[in-house]
Amino acid sequence: MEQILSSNSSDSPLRLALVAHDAKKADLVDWVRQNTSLLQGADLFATGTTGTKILDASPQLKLTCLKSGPLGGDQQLGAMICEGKLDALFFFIDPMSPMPHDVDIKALSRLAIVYDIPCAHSPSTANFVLKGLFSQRETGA
Ligand SMILES: O=C(CO)COP(=O)(O)O
Repeated sequence: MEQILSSNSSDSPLRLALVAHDAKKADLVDWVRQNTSLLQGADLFATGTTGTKILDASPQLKLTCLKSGPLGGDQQLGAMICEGKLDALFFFIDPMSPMPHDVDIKALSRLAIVYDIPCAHSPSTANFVLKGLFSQRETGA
């Protein structure tokens, strides 16, 4: 957490959170691989298991692994949102399985809405959000 930037401006790297439930981890790892050229310009933060899998597949990325989701990683990301330390959340949720840390998942999703940061729950939405963020940077909009 010490590496987290306290503020962001258009010339500093985007700060992006990457999270996926077990059934969706392969989708997120694939999506990251497909978008490596954009993502390697960002500061990435991920819950523990998700981050480890992403780094196995894409070791060139600048990614900080937090705690595993069920052990508090979702809450760490929520705290970062509250503190203005994340620019977007890419959270591939498994809609078919009950989760022991459901309250943490809801809290993280809720804070993304409260603080109005862009949030994507699937690859197609993630494509729009990522391209939108980078084009906003380019145009200064
Ligand atoms: O459970 C998660 C998000 O709710 C993800 O946590 P892991 O990346 O540690 O599996």
